[in-house]
Amino acid sequence: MSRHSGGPGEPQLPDEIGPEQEYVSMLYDRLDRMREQAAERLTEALRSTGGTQQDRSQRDSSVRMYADQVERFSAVENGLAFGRLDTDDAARHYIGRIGIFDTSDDYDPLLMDWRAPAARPFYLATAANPQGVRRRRHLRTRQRKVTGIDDEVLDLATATPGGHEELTGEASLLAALNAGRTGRMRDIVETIQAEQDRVIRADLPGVLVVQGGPGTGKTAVALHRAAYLLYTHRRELATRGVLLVGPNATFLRYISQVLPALAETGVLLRTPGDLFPGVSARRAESARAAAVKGRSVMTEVLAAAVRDRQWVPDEPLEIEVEREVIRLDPETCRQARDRARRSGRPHNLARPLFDLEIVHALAAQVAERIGADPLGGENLLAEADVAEIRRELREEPEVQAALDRLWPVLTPQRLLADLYADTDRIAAAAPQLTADERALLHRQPGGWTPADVPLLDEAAELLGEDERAAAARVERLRVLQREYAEGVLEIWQGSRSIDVEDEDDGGEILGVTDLIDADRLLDRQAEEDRLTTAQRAAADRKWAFGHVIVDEAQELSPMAWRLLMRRCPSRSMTIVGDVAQTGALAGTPSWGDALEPYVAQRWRLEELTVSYRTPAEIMAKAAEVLADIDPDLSPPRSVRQSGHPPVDRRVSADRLAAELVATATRAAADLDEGRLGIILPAGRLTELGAALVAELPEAAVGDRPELESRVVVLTVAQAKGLEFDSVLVVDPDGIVAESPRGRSDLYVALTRATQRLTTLQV
Ligand SMILES: Nc1ncnc2c1ncn2[C@@H]1O[C@H](COP(=O)(O)OP(=O)(O)OP(=O)(O)O)[C@@H](O)[C@H]1O
Repeated sequence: MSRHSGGPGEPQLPDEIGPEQEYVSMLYDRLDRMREQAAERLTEALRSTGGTQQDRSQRDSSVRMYADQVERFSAVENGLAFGRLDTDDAARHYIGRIGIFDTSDDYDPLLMDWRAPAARPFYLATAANPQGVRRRRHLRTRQRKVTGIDDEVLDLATATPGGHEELTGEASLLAALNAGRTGRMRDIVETIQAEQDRVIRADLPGVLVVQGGPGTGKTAVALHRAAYLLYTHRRELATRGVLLVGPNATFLRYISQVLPALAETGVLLRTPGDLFPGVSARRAESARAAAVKGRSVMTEVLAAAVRDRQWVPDEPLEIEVEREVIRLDPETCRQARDRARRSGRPHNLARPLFDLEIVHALAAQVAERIGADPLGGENLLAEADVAEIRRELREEPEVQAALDRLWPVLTPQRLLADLYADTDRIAAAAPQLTADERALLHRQPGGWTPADVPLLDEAAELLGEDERAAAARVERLRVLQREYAEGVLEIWQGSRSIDVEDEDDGGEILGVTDLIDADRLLDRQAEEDRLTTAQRAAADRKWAFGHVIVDEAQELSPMAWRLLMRRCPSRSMTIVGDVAQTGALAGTPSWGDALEPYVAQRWRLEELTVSYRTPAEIMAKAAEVLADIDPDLSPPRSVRQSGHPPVDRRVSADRLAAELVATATRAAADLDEGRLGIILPAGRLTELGAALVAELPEAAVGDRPELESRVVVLTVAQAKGLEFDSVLVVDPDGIVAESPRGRSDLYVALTRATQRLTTLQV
């Protein structure tokens, strides 16, 4: 394979740039026209009003479609076209971020979407297997200007000796890898490598695990796979949506620009702490507490905690009804509880059965008393009378209060908060935990931690939601809309009181204003229609996604896996991670162990073997730590050298803060462009972070440090998945000592740099 490069300082191909510029400018003109047209249609759709319900819903989908188009066409402004394939049959195909067709010439493709099957040779063709490609050209552009060209002629006869035959578009790839980092991840659509392409374009169904060492492009691949799947399987995935789970909010901000740049808006990005609608888990807790909550034994603990709320008193309960005292004896309660349990329904949904049993028993008592025949004959009350007694008893506040004590309707939040707050409840629910482990669960209310979220989800399953009530609510809204359309509302106008159907199923009772304010209802419905799939999915705990992608998946606890599997009943998943980097104590050191309960052996493994981030000099140092973690693991091969061997500095403990500030100041000054990351033991973040900020005010530190700052101070957990041009690892032994998974943490810390690494050893 021979290469021409148009990099700075190298002989350019000036006569080639002119024609390319012309073509690229033509593409931008088309893009402008497409965007204008979409904007005009959007304005039109927004302006038109009235019509039937069908017209309105048609209009709403037009609004959504044109708004999407405007957004997509704007998103691809940078790097619209980045490649060209010249094939053996003398044809040329331009490759870019979206497809553009010649509407005046039989829809001839002017620009091919990178995800189209015909674009694939751009990523896969090699001199040994050219796939009909004669030449692959990378176009470098800045804004709308073509600034350079890299050519590869796929011809074994002219292959450069010593060239990396396995790399696609080597010059462009190395330019991308050596560029300064900005604090936001960029897409890699121009230089996807063959092993990555295979993962990105893997089939949709089934569970695909992508194992790869640091910097092998797992995150990049996960994001591009999401974009590829939405393009290729749009019909299946547009309605169900794609969920992408990343480890924390800082990481999600780091990757947030990639999908929009690939013109995709249909992916819901979430941390595991955000997967229970209505809860945003930001409270901190110890790694050990999180580890206990992550264990699968918590399913038993929660089930026991629910059973514990189904109370049988030791003494009879006295209930006063109309100045008479009825006694509810423990045995009756026990029988009612057992029957309700035997129904197999979730706790809240079994409550009506429990009520029935108790009210029957109470009514029998009352009937016995008031219907007793003074002459000693049979009870004088008819069945209808007893039914009336039951109805009345059911409405008695004292009876209701007793039922609420015996079998309270619970929300997941209530169940968990009550459990954590009470050591007796914990002891009753979790006899299989040690006293220390139980102590870790005990805490007062005040926000949720990420490890609580899978437990809330589990509790929601055990408690059950009254779906009949929700369905009735939706149905009523629908009926109201129809009635509105038929003008029935006019009859209701004014202050007439309205008979509202009495619901005894716990459903929402509509108020007068709900009925007469149909305009507002319609607005609400229209809003619902306009919501994107991703937004609707985010608000619905029971949403079943069409595909779920998990990044840094090695960090998920068994309880978190349970939650995710509920969100993906089709088991169409891409699981991306590195078991050598597992830091969470409840995280997984083995994909087989994590997946076994859900798919047994039915998952496929792909491995990524080349590190694009970490230069060879730094990888050699990290490899020593990896050998300590597990001698059977081998580090990924680095694609390049940086020319900067890692620097180890030793300082005395009392000089650490001063030396750190001095080293960081020098490293920051050495940065050309790009970013410096300082990674330190979590226990020293506050103290050393303050010392750094005092001398280096540009340094960002905190719960969610701003990654676009030139200097960012982080713990290993925060640095997971991120990268910086230059990295300073502070007190590596301290990092190792902080956790049973300390070696993996150090491995993560050492592999964050794209250029330079310094360690400060105490
Ligand atoms: N084909 C490619 N072309 C250009 N850059 C690439 C390519 N593959 C990966 N990179 C770059 O390499 C760096 C590392 O990629 P990424 O963060 O996806 O790796 P990772 O495997 O998720 O790493 P970690 O295990 O540390 O989280 C990123 O800057 C990414 O843009």
